[in-house]
Amino acid sequence: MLVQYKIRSVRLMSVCRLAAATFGSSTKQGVILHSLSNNVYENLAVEDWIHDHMNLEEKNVLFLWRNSPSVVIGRHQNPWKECNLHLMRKEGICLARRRSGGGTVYHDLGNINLTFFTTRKKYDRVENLNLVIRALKSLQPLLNVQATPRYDLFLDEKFKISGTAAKLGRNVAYHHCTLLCSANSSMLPFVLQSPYRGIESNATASVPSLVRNLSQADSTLTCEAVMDAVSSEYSALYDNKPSVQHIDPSNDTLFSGISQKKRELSTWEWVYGKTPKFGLATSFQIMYKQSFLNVNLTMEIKNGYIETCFIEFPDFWLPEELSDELQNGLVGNKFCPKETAFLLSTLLRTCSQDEDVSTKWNLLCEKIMSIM
Ligand SMILES: Nc1ncnc2c1ncn2[C@@H]1O[C@H](COP(=O)(O)OC(=O)CCCC[C@@H]2CCSS2)[C@@H](O)[C@H]1O
Repeated sequence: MLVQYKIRSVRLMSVCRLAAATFGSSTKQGVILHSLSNNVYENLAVEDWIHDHMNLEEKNVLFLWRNSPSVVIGRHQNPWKECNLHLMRKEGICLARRRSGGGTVYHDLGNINLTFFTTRKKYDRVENLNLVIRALKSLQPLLNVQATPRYDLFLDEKFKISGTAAKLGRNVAYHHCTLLCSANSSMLPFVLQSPYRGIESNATASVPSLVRNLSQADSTLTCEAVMDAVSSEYSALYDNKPSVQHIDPSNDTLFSGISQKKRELSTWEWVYGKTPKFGLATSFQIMYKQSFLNVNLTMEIKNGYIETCFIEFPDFWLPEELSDELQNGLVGNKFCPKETAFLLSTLLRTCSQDEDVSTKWNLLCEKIMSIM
């Protein structure tokens, strides 16, 4: 088997080395990989890569990773419903869609992610969470941490410190969970509060909880200390006593094809376009020359693209052909403020030069973009 492996790809050999020559052995081995990257798309690509390429019949893998500020939504979620995209764009917080189901979580360098890879048969979330609890208790024996029936970890029975999700393949599986050590707790609730109204969708809804950082319970519970403790507990399960291997997910030589996986995970088509079809029925007011105008807007959005669009405002507020242009122009476009801004300014240029009309058009377009 080792010979076959060598022939298949010399590149893969480097990763094989990470696994400490586990091929050919009959006893199960353990591998601990620690990402050197804080890029959410690179780290999610590592998960994909391990899932697709590593032989989990012969070894279990624990992948440890942290991200720069990001919001990670579940595979079947609606980002407009789950988070404040305006605030995130303003603060430079990434949005990522993972391949596993479940709800939306906030990540930054104060949050650890742990991914447990096994065969589907050996997949066991309770065992993994118990390992995390043991690790935490090895650092602070008095810590009151418990797993819930949803596989969350709660501190003092009230505060969520960890959320779980999983991806089950035909033969392999992974369970990944977060662990809040010292995340930015003032940013988290604002980022996970959607300001967008009138969304009707069957997308998976998150289950919000009160959250807390472990460092609030005990200041010695830093990310580094917790990752070390989790690694020790994991290592203790295996005869080969795996040590932590630091990996660079941007290394396409080590992880053949990983940059393509990263590219795919960062595309608009994946992050926004995979949102389950949804409807939007909302209204807003525009102030123009000291009076308010009521606007009703209904849309259907499929694969992130506007499929139908109706905008109602009093007759004659805009020339009829322009309001038709607006509705028709939006259909077939991405539900995305950048593209919409470009489209609407182009439309205006071709339709009207009138200053009064331009002002009204711009006010209306600003409102339309604010719901995207
Ligand atoms: N980082 C983090 N950790 C724990 N809980 C969080 C976090 N961020 C937000 N929350 C809280 O969980 C709910 C959502 O709970 P909900 O149960 O809906 O979703 C989850 O827990 C999903 C966990 C996904 C874990 C993956 C592991 C690697 S990539 S992401 C949210 O509204 C907040 O109240």
